[in-house]
Amino acid sequence: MRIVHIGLGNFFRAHQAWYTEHAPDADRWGIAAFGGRGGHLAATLSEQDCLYTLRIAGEPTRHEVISSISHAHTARAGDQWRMYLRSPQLAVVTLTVTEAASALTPGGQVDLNHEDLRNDIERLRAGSQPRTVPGRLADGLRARQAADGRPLAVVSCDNLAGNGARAKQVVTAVADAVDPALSRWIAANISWVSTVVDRITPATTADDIDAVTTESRRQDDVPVVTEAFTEWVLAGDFPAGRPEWDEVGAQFVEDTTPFENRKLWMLNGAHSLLAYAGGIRGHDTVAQAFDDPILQGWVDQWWDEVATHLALPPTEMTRYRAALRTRFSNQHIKHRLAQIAADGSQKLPPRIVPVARAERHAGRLPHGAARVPCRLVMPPARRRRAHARPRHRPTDPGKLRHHPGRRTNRPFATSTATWQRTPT
Ligand SMILES: NC(=O)c1ccc[n+]([C@@H]2O[C@H](COP(=O)([O-])OP(=O)(O)OC[C@H]3O[C@@H](n4cnc5c(N)ncnc54)[C@H](O)[C@@H]3O)[C@@H](O)[C@H]2O)c1
Ligand SMILES: O=P(O)(O)OC[C@@H](O)[C@@H](O)[C@H](O)[C@H](O)CO
Repeated sequence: MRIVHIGLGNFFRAHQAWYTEHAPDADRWGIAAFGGRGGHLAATLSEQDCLYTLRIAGEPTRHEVISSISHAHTARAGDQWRMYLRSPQLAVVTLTVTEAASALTPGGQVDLNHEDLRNDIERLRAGSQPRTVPGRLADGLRARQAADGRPLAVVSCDNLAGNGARAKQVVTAVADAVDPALSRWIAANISWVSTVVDRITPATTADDIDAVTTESRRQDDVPVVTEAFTEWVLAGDFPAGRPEWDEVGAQFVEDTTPFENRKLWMLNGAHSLLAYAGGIRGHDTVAQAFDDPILQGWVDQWWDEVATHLALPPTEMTRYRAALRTRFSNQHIKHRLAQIAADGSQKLPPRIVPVARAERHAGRLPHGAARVPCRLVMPPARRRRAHARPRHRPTDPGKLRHHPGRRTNRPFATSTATWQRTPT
């Protein structure tokens, strides 16, 4: 029983890798993680035996070393990818590849005329290495089909409504264009699990790396900063099993829709509002923007609007809003507004449009929703500043120490190193 992941990034390392780490049967599982489209993180993580620090920032701030990833690969490691997919032990494929990588139109349709997908279909027909995530999934599933592989679950963990169904739609369409027998095999053997995922996890900054080095006395070039709160709601079958994620808080439900709407509209919708309006008002992070009384008022207005379209008991709504206030005010998390604002054309439709439509349907003007894309009127010079990414300063105090003794009973694990504190 094994797991592979596409989209080796910060969120996967704070969320799915954390749940697997803490599952009571963790030693029976190991994750082989692949980049979504790059390779830098896989290389650095491999140099650290795939161990990394999770800095859970709050009061108090805690550090954990996560060891559930056994191997890290770049997006281009097609041979390894197909090798894992052929393995009879493989049970779960997870994805965190951003909204943009789903390769769907903003209306949620598959566009096989999209240049990237069209090229990948040609590559798959010619037996060469595809580049998009749907193409790579179709390639891996074709390898599994050829190996008489067993059923498995594909678990999408992106911030999209119906993320499992969307992944199924696009991968099946690509497979069908390559070989209809492959799409029939996929229909019979692959379970597409939809999920709602939540744990605020910003991009790591040079200051974060320095803080981890100072506080944990361990040098980690690729730590992850996250919050204490975490949520994972899943719907769908796991025909070849899964880790006991439910023992560490994951909820298994029939239908994720109510959880999806609550999270995408309340949390992500408010994040987008703060990202665009906060940029105009000169703020850099969520905590700064949420401390601005005008913006807090706008978020409240948005939440009031959302509340009329969520089938949640008032007490639950009050509890969820109070929790969001605390989470958005966490000064220990530097969640940059520019990061949230990126790819707005992909993010805004699931976060805002359903509520705006419902308000119009009710005969009202969607004032709260209308605030969210306000940055469209922002002067270009400020817009450029708001998009600026932080510079990643390398640090060099000491190196990771490799020692014999790391547990090796994890699937796919070959390393025998233990990560130890750098003596001070
Ligand atoms: N960060 C969070 O707080 C958070 C919380 C919930 C859900 N998510 C979901 O997880 C996704 C990843 O977030 P993250 O914080 O790990 O980001 P990240 O930048 O750390 O990692 C993103 C991963 O996606 C890959 N990727 C990006 N664009 C791609 C594309 N067009 N095609 C293929 N791969 C691509 C990257 O190579 C990388 O492996 C988000 O887009 C979101 O849907 C994030
Ligand atoms: O990750 P993105 O880019 O889809 O969206 C930015 C944030 O809204 C998002 O990452 C939230 O922090 C996250 O969804 C909280 O669970």
